[in-house]
Amino acid sequence: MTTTLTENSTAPEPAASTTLLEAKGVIMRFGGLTAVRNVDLTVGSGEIVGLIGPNGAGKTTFFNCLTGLYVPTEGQVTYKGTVLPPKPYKVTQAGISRTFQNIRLFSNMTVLENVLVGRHTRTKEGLISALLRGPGYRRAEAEARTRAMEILDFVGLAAKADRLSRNLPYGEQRKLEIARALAGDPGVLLLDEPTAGMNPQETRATQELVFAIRDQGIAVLVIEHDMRFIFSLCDRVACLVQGEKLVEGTPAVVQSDERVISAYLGTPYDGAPGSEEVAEVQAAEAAADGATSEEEDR
Ligand SMILES: Nc1ncnc2c1ncn2[C@@H]1O[C@H](COP(=O)(O)OP(=O)(O)OP(=O)(O)O)[C@@H](O)[C@H]1O
Repeated sequence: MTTTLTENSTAPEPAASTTLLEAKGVIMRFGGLTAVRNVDLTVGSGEIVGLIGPNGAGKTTFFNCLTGLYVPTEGQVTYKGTVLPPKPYKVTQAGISRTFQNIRLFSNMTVLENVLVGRHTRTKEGLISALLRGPGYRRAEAEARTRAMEILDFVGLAAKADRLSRNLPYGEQRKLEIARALAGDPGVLLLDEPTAGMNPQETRATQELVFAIRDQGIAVLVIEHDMRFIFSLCDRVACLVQGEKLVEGTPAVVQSDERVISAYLGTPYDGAPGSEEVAEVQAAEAAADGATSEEEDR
């Protein structure tokens, strides 16, 4: 990482954090399935917030509610106090960018072109201007390229700007996804499992990159299964289980919470989300077993 992000960058935020992204009472239902249950979460300036939870806990669904991909069944998401529109590109324009769990690069485009695609939400020139290729368009295009190269330099991919993205090693493809998200000049960056499939060195490099992004004044919300990564990276961590926010606090608080440990080890505890349903199923199974053995006795 050799340069800083100049355009949108400010000095690292002072200790007092102001709320940027706020989710209130978010509920997401798919037919009969409630994937996210009444979740509140905030991300403040200068913060790195982690979102953890076992497989199927509702983390990605919640991300999708924050980024306009899903319209929450109930609840509200605001950025800097304004309700976010239910359209992903408008959410990006508002200042929230994201990466996806699975790599979504344009594999036949170069590294630079991929970042330029992420830049289009910040380009004001319209279709007519693009077709005419007038001076305004050419100036905007030159500015976009300069900015994209700055971002590639920041993530350490400037030397590979002209390579096809599909020819990058896996770890660098993930970095490129982050670069593309940064090209929207976000105030909050959402990362969905950024270290999935990475080796320990790549994971450490990703951690350094996230710290550097935070130091540029961009708040981060990150989903991750790698607990070592999350607990050494985040200022605050929230744990979802079966769509409900079970615990939220500092890494020290969350990692020692026995409900979180149980959720990961699969050991139920009194009052666990879904425990009533489990008890109902067990009672029904026990009743069915009883009926079968009575029939066999006869
Ligand atoms: N579009 C959809 N339609 C129906 N059900 C869905 C949809 N998307 C997610 N779900 C369900 O919602 C629940 C939460 O899924 P989600 O992918 O958000 O969990 P997750 O915590 O991100 O899991 P993982 O860690 O495995 O990625 C799951 O039961 C899933 O099957």
